[in-house]
Amino acid sequence: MSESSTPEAVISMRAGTAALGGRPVLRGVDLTVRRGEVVALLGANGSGKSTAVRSVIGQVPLTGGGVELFGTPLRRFRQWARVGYVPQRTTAAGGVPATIHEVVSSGRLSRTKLRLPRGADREAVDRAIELVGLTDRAKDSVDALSGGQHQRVLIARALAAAPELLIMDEPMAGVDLASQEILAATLRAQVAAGTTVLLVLHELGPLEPLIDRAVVLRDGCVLHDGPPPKAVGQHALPGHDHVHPHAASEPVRTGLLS
Ligand SMILES: Nc1ncnc2c1ncn2[C@@H]1O[C@H](COP(=O)(O)OP(=O)(O)OP(=O)(O)O)[C@@H](O)[C@H]1O
Repeated sequence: MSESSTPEAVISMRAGTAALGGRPVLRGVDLTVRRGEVVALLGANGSGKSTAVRSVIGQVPLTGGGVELFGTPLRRFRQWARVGYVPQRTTAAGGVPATIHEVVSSGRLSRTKLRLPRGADREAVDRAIELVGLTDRAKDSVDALSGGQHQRVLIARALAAAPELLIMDEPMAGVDLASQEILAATLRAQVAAGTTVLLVLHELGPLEPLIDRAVVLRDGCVLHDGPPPKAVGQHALPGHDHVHPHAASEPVRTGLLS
């Protein structure tokens, strides 16, 4: 591909360094995601995957290097409606009783700002709920949902603003098989519509066919940046020592409710 036809970078981290609790966690990470790409960020537990995506959205400050979103340095970036973020293992409930519809509607606030919601906003919320297959549960409290359904609500909340860039941290973790299939279908639809996606994953799993490129971290450094490790999965990569939270002998813990 010639230089001029290369799509622009939606995420660009250059030589990113970050520390948590006084310990270096990112040690010079280069991470580029171009428009329309689906990139998986892989690596063992503690390799820095979550920290890298949290640095991309400004939740963890970099101590060195820099990040640009849509070509704008992060400190000047204000167009957050263009970015949807689904954090790792969290709950949509937050102790406040809320319906699925209310939680998903909150994801639209970055678009509506201080004005009243319009028909288009309501339609976007209904569409996002429908995409994740929860239309018939829309008026139910999120407290009554399974972990997988919770995750679907969080993804619908991120999709309600119709983001151009979707960042998801381990979207399949603790998600039951039925929900995994719905999430994979939802993601396929987003990718087909041209959404740029950065996914933190501990294995490629059912999302493998969607992934254009894999960036593998080890100990805060990029170990691999290129084609996803096809078929063999991440387990065949050097340095793989990821501990699986859901070994077959253990009950599946959602992690979203605790
Ligand atoms: N708040 C914190 N304070 C101190 N150290 C932290 C904090 N959060 C994470 N760390 C450490 O930073 C390192 C990187 O963590 P990070 O969550 O980015 O890794 P990860 O690759 O996403 O791991 P996992 O697959 O377990 O989610 C780990 O060693 C972790 O223990």
